[in-house]
Amino acid sequence: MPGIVLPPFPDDVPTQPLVIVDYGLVKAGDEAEIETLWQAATVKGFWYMKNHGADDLIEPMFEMGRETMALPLEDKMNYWQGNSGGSFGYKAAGATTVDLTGSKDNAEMINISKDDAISYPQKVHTGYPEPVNARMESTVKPFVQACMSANDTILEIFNKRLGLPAGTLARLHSLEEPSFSEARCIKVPASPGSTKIAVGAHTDFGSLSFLANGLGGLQVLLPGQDDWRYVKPLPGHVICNVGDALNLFSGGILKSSVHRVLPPPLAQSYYDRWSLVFFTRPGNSVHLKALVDQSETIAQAVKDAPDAMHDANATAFEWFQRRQAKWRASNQKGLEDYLASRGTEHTKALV
Ligand SMILES: O=C(O)CCC(=O)C(=O)O
Ligand SMILES: [Fe+2]
Repeated sequence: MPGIVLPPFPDDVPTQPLVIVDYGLVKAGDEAEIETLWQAATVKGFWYMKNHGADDLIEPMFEMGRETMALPLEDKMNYWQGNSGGSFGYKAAGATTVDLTGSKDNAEMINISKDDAISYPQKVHTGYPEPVNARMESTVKPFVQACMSANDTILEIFNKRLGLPAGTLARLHSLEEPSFSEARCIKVPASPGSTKIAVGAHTDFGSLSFLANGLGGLQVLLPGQDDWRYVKPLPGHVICNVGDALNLFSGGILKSSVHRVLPPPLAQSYYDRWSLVFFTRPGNSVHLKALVDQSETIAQAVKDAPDAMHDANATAFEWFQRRQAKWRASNQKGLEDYLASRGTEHTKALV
């Protein structure tokens, strides 16, 4: 919030260092920087990114989020996402579970479809509260475009490194096809001293996520690790990660790592936590499976990891809807439903 000096991220909590990727260099074709990005995406699946082109739009996006969340609950519920697998619109706190015992989340979210933002004022999927509409053209659409532009460049780099024919990943994430790609603003209310999970452990459903947050709280459980570590927010940097769709397309070469959100640590827990994400997801009709027929590298990766999931047996639309619906507390009748909300993550991360 402008004018408020937030306490710094503490230096005595377990923290996961991540490399910083300079998007400006990546875009300019700097081979050393592209190698840094590739290493980050194929080992940890998470990295910081600077010079990404969306900096000036982040604070206006948070303003949109603050004005939206300040509306009375009944007004926000007019834009409720529903419980059948949709995600555009408003999600009230407590709609999802955060662990196997069925504890509820405490994160409020407003999700705005890239299709609705790009086509505004024409509605493709749904309508939004007035603070979103008021900023759709000045803020939301340019934010979505800046994030898509950065993520498209990254997809092109991964396409080349994976040995795929030119334009393959671009076609699977075509702007023309409707998708679940969306911008999200999240509020986790101040909860002094609490360590109760705010957003449960998950891997992201789609391909690439682009995250801005001012206070800590994001934790990762990276491949080969068995302890949760905070990711320290760095001013002027976003946190990027690979999601399940890219993990599947690449035969597991690109890592979709497990993460969750706790209240901000220690002194930071006295403040509301705001975060902002853009999710790039494949077109709705795209089949989520390893692209073995189009790349020797991917075919080999699949042969080398016979036990991993290489075909979701679902389109991007079906995969997203199923996971989203099963994550809803009201749809979970037991462990089987909870498990159906999971993605490519290892079972150790379920609790
Ligand atoms: O708020 C955050 O830091 C992360 C949110 C997240 O993981 C998500 O919305 O998928
Ligand atoms: Fe996430």
